[in-house]
Amino acid sequence: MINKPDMILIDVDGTLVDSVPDLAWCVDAMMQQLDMPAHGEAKVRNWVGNGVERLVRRALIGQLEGEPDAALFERAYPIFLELYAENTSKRSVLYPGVREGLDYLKAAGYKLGCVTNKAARFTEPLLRDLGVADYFAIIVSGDTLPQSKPDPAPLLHAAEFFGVQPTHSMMVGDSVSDVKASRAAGFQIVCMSYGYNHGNDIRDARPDAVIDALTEIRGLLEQAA
Ligand SMILES: O=C(O)COP(=O)(O)O
Ligand SMILES: [Mg+2]
Repeated sequence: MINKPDMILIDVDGTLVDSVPDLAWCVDAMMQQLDMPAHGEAKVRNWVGNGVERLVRRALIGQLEGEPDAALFERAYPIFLELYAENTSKRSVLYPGVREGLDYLKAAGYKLGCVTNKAARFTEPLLRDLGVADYFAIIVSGDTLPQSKPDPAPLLHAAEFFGVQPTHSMMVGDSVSDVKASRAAGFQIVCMSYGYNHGNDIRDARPDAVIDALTEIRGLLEQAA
């Protein structure tokens, strides 16, 4: 059972935005510049969610866990950053129902914030280019604070900004990091079924609810206590 929150914080990659087409394009362009084999979108999809630095490390070793050679990473990371700065929103799109869902939440008077592990220099242009930046009174990016999700600090930072208690707060996300951060912060957590969760079903992380489109949040909130 969901309790009606005063504030809702929403994740970016895999929740608002299907950003993998740009991220995978940049990963493969970087791999090509390094004379290494390309990975393609399906693999990159499983590596998104812990920030671009971690994504580059995963691409260099071709798997989720582990560390690349330090010198190779030092060469690769600036290449990726330059590519992604030019390709933040060229191929990325809002998921179906996102704009309608945000319009509903805004009209219903919820305090809205955005909490992502994406670095601020990419989050802000991406949300602006897709026309959704203005829904959010605060955007907490992966490098806004020393800690990022699954740490609860970015969520608590936004709650403090709005002067809202965690017990009156909800996070909407797509990955186990969103669930862990929400549980640690004392927030409710609703997850999207379609997002990126390293290839695992998000239901296994036991969020409070799972929805197939942001428009479905209306039904959840209108039934809430
Ligand atoms: O991996 C990233 O860059 C960001 O992922 P998030 O928006 O799902 O937190
Ligand atoms: Mg996400």
